[in-house]
Amino acid sequence: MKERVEMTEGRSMMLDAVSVMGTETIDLLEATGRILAEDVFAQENIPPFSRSPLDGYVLKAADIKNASKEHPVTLPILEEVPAGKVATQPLKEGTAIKILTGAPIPDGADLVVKFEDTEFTDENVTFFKPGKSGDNIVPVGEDLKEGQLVLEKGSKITAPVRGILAGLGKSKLKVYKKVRIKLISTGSELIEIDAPLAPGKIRNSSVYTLASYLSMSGAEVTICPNVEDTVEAISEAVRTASLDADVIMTTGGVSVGDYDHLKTVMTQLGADILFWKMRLKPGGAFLACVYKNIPVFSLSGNPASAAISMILTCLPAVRKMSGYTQYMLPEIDGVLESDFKKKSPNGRMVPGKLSIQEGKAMIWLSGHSGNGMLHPLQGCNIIGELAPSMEGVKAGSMVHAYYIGDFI
Ligand SMILES: Nc1nc2c(c(=O)[nH]1)N[C@H]1C(S)=C(S)[C@@H](COP(=O)(O)OP(=O)(O)OC[C@H]3O[C@@H](n4cnc5c(N)ncnc54)[C@H](O)[C@@H]3O)O[C@H]1N2
Ligand code: MOO
Repeated sequence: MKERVEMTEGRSMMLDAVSVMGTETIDLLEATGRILAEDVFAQENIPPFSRSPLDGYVLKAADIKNASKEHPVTLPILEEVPAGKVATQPLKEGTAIKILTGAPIPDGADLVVKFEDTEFTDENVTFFKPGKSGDNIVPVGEDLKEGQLVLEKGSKITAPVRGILAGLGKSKLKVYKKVRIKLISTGSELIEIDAPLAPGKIRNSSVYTLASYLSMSGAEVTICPNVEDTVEAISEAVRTASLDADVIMTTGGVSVGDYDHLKTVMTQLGADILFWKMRLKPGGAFLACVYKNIPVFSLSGNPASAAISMILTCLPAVRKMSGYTQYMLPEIDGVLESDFKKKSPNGRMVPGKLSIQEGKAMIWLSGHSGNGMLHPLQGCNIIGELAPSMEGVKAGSMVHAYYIGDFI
């Protein structure tokens, strides 16, 4: 078993230990946030016919090439074509057809002139200037051409993607199954959120944060009942969770204390232990295993440590399982807005906020964060990575960060 691995090495081992979920076919109506498990090609043009973007008259440009204020050209109106109808005949030279927005361009026509630029009666329409062939005509396939690759496997179904698929008539989609995650908190000091506080007890807050980050990433998360700090109780909880989970996450009990049982439990259960502890602050207390082919990630009990290590290492693994092709967190360098005074002899991950100011990526870091404190994470869209330093970091220095804005 490896011990005290770098965060990047631990993350790689976890990524190697997971595989992409199977697929299922679902209705487009339920597809928001899911990940496509197939390439989607346009099986037809969008729009399927060339159409008018305006209310006006459609004609042959050649018929009004000499039109002017002094010498207007008047043409008879053959018929009217509203959206949803087609002209009953091709456009004849020397005539015009009244056309409404969205209606198909009749054969033989090559110019649309909007109402406001004409004068008209029920029978005739008069033009006062020439127009170019092709003006105000939306070509067939302007948005998507038949046969074109529209969406790649691994794309997230977002608002515009759902509209595109609807436009293509794709009512059923092949997507990756959701990753079922069982979250088990361990700790005899933990009470449920609606129970009154008692001496030495605290509320089980950590799993709620973790569950939200994970479900915002598309996973189906179940918060299991809290487990007492005993080997038997934790073993039983892990065994039960393994019956219907794709990933198990636990919190607490991964350090070196007398009640830190996770390593013992997972060893006794015969799990393959990938590593114990990372060089990561906060969140270094961590155990990664595979039990009955299910990845089991055991996080620190401290709420911020658990959240930060989960975001940096488990989220990419869960995203890989979910079918994302871009499963790693985006990384960015920005300029530190104000001094970060706390010294970090071993380097440190700090929640913060990224903003764009005068075209520059600026980073603000919470100066008041700690392993057990969740509130500094509130509103944060990055986790800043500070190199080891005894003096803190000065405003204006470049800081590396992991972007988590998609999950807040
Ligand atoms: N001798 C040493 N002691 C500790 C070390 C060490 O290296 N040597 N590391 C410290 C660090 S850093 C961390 S992090 C913790 C990790 O300990 P555990 O993962 O075993 O976590 P617990 O002891 O169970 O809990 C830590 C802390 O968090 C509170 N907690 C636990 N679960 C929850 C929850 N679901 N919601 C809210 N709060 C929770 C718990 O009450 C403790 O206060 O070990 C240090 N010790
Ligand atoms: O090891 Mo603790 O997990 O740094 O906060």
